[in-house]
Amino acid sequence: MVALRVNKSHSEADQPSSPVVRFEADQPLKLDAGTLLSPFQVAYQTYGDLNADKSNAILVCHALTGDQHVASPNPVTGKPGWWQVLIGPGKVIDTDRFFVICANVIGGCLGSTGPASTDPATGKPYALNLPVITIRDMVRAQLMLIDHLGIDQLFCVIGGSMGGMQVLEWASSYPERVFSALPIATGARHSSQNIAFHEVGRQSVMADPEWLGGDYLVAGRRPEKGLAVARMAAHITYLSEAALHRKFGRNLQDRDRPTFGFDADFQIESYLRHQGMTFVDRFDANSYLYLTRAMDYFDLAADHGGRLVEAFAGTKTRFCLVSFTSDWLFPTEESRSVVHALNAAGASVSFVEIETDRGHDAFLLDEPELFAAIDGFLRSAARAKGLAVR
Ligand SMILES: CC(=O)SCCNC(=O)CCNC(=O)[C@H](O)C(C)(C)COP(=O)(O)OP(=O)(O)OC[C@H]1O[C@@H](n2cnc3c(N)ncnc32)[C@H](O)[C@@H]1OP(=O)(O)O
Ligand SMILES: N[C@@H](CCO)C(=O)O
Repeated sequence: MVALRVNKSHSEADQPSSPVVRFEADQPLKLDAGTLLSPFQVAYQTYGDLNADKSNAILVCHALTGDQHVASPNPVTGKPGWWQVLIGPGKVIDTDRFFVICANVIGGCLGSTGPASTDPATGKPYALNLPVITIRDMVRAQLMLIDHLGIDQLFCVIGGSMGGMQVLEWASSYPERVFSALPIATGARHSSQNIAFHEVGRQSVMADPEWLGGDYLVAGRRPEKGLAVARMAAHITYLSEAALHRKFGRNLQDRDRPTFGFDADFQIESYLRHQGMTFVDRFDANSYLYLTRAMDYFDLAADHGGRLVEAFAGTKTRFCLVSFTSDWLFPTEESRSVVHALNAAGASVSFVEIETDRGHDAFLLDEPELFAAIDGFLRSAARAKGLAVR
């Protein structure tokens, strides 16, 4: 690739800096892979105050490449938290009223145990010796954190994309611990097409000679080109054709005519290269393999004898699902099938499909209809729980 300049030399010390708060578990984490992970830790952030009866906690679950810095500047990128437009004092998720918790997932690379963490058996990074992690494993680790914080029932669990998968897993596995659930732009399983895109990304990472079978950290190397290409391909799936056309069309980048070469002639090429290059500065390649795999394995119906309704049998949790018309990664049909299962299970469920051309990543943007839906749902749930409503 001509202009994808990401081949800086890196070492383990270049990994993103540690977050402030960590939960060091005193029990091993039971993994779906059939082994125990021990020791393990969960890095997390909180915003606002937990009330006296611990009834105002909202757990935010992050997406594939997100992290715990949901409502405060990200220490790695220096940018605002990924939902800072939504969460904070006086905002839709009002930290003057709610206690917001966001934890880096197990398998991630911003402080929770993941493939870059030290394997106690070898004293070296786990790399591919870390057992494969599932969405249920992530949620089990979060449950231990919530127990540690002394919270019996979360007022709400909310998240988009892979975060939405965690929300569904929480509501299915621990219904009594979840008063309300807000899964956004997600589904109860990863589709064949989505697994296919992830496989392309993983193969791109593994084809990079710097990947070294996953052992790049001990060699002071990183498969940045492979990871950047993986991100470029994935990023296309987070947008929509209409938005790409609106933002870039066939416009050329800083030139009047094509170069008749393979530089980034088009704005869209330049944009994707930028997305790829900035991504490798904040993300670990092996974490990318593990987290995409976790999404691939997610299939809530399969976990319940092929019947999604069984995943929610007897639930008292109140649900609101949100999808976006231009999301072709998790099209509305995926949310609708969850809504059907919840209705069949007799659950309290509402559903909002938002008209937008911003694609899957619309959940990360300042999207007024999304914010209105979250606001309305939280108000109604707060009233039902007897919490003060603005
Ligand atoms: C979910 C979580 O938990 S957090 C993880 C999510 N974060 C991400 O996915 C980060 C990458 N994703 C994105 O940037 C997503 O598009 C969004 C939704 C988060 C942001 O969308 P938008 O605000 O519309 O930003 P947009 O997609 O236009 O990208 C802007 C960036 O592209 C750059 N850019 C825009 N046009 C061009 C171009 N022609 N050539 C090069 N770079 C360009 C901008 O300079 C800007 O760079 P910066 O982010 O380094 O400041
Ligand atoms: N763009 C977001 C959502 C992906 O599902 C991320 O990278 O986490």
